[in-house]
Amino acid sequence: MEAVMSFRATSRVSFQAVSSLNNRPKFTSSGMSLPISRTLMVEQKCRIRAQQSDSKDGSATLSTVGDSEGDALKIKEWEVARLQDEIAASQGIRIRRRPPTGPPLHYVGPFEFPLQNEGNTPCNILEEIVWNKDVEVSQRKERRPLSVLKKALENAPPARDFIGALREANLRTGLPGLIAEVKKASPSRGVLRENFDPVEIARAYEKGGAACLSVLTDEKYFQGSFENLEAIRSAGIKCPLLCKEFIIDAWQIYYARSKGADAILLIAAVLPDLDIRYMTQICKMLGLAALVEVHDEREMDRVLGIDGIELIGINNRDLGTFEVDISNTKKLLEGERGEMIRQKDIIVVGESGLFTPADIAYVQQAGVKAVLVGESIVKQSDPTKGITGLFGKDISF
Ligand SMILES: O=C(O)c1ccccc1NCC(=O)[C@H](O)[C@H](O)COP(=O)(O)O
Repeated sequence: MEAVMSFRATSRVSFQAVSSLNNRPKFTSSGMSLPISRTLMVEQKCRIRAQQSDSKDGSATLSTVGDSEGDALKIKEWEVARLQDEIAASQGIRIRRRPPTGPPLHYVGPFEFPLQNEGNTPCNILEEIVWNKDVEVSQRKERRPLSVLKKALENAPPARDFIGALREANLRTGLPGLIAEVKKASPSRGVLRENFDPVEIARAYEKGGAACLSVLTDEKYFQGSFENLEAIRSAGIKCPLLCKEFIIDAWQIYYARSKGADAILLIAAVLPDLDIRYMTQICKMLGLAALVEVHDEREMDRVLGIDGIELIGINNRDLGTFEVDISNTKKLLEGERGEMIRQKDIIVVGESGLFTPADIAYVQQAGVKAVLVGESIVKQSDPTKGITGLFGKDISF
């Protein structure tokens, strides 16, 4: 039986993917620095599940796998997950995809030794969110396999030009284009707005001159939902919509598109380079913009090394510690990085912690052409006036 994993390897590969379950992966004694997209494996698993559910009598593919093949599959999946964490760590990514687990029964192999002393509590809130998201996405995928989701795309409302809307607003007002966030609550601030009507807030933002909207869809930590995204899209709001979600799997991109999103968020602190490459390609295929978010120099350098990135968000909030410092935007746009961004004509979005016209002027001076703002405007009883207050003038003309 054919193996169920796809590997991509570079010339530095010290690991040979094998294509039969009867063979075990072969390792050399050197390190294992090859990029493997975790997405590829998850998608493959999804395909298997889809094949199973597509099969009328349920007997397709895996149901014929005996115990030993099942064990081999578990071991390979586990090893791939370990490799993915190693690759991520080699790119400075501290966030692990899921809690570390012990090896499957009978495992003998290269990962035995580093396993000792590994804790299984998340290292920070972002890792906790990612671990929960991993479980949530697996469950959602069970209910709606990718094959079903792709069909649903035929009925999705067309994708609109998110980046074009930001550029146009920037040219029209001479100020950074506003991505106004529909945000009920957050882990750092708790509930921001008790009386929360997402469509009403979205309308108020549009009236106030927002170029685009960001809609939080995470339920557990932000009290958002995909229903909110769908409701805003079907209410006839013209501003293109960013699906503000913690994306760890390409399936989520298709899901966001099926719910009417025009853009999605990719967080460099969570996603290895190969995932970002792969996911931005999927976005292009679906007509979506990808806002690739960075928080420090290393993440910025990684993202600048990826071809085809058009939109970079600099988050002033450290998603691990919640510390907010708007000088982060300035720091990451100084020197060669800023130069490269201008050469590549990348739009930079200043994100988080923006409350006053002085804050907006500061990040604009640093080089941003757009800003992403939640708390300071969603908390206002009239978010339209909140926007005017934030910019120090009416930007709705
Ligand atoms: O906002 C949080 O507490 C938070 C915690 C963990 C991960 C992400 C988080 N927020 C996402 C964002 O970056 C903001 O929603 C967005 O940039 C708007 O920020 P703000 O204007 O400060 O509400």
